Amino acid sequence: VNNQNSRKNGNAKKGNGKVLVVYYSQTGTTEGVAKIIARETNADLVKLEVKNEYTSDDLNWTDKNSRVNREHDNPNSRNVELKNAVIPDFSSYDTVFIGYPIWWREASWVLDDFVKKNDFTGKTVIPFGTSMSTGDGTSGNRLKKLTKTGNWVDGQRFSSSYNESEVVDWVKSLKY
Ligand SMILES: Cc1cc2nc3c(=O)[nH]c(=O)nc-3n(C[C@H](O)[C@H](O)[C@H](O)COP(=O)(O)O)c2cc1C
Repeated sequence: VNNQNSRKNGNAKKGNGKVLVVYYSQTGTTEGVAKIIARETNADLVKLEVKNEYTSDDLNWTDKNSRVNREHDNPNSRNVELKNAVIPDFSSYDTVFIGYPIWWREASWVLDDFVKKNDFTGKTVIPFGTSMSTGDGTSGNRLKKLTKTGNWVDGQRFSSSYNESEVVDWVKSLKY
C-alpha cells in the first residue's frame, strides 16, 4: 500500500489513514501517553492550551474554594476557553485520539471547547485518560455526548504510573 501514513502496527486502514492525537495535560502524564500513541500510529500531535491557564492553587481539589472545585460544583461556570480549540485541517483526519486527565472520574472539562468546535462526522474517535486510581474507559462518554457525531469507540484509562508497553499493546489491539 502506497500510503505515507501506513501504520507500523498493521491495523486495517480506512480512508487516507491520517491519525491525530489531541490532548490536554496539566502535569505531563497524559502527554507521555499521547506521545507514545502518536509514535505508534504515525500521528500528528496537538497539545491543547488553556487561555486562562490553571495555577497549582486552582487545581488543588482539597481546597473547597479552588477554581477546579468551583467549576466542578457548578458546570455552568466552566467555560474553559482554549487557545487552539479549532484544529487546522481537522477534516483531513480519519482517526482522532483524544487524551485528558481524569477529574472526578470523568474526562477533564478542559476538553469541552475542543469537542464542541470541531466536526467529528465520519471519524473514528478514541478517548483515553490518565488518573491516579479511579475512572475507567467510560470517562470519555461525557465528551461523546457533546459532539453527537463521530464513531466513538470504547476508551481506555491508564494509571499515572503506566508502563509504556501497556500503551503500545492497547494501540496494537485497536481496530480502526
Ligand atoms: C482536579 C483534579 C481532579 C482529579 N480527580 C481524580 C479522580 O477522580 N480520580 C483519580 O484517580 N485521579 C484524579 N486526579 C488525578 C489525575 O487524574 C492524574 O494525576 C492525571 O494522571 C493527571 O494527568 P496530567 O498529568 O496529564 O494532567 C485528579 C486531579 C485533579 C487536578
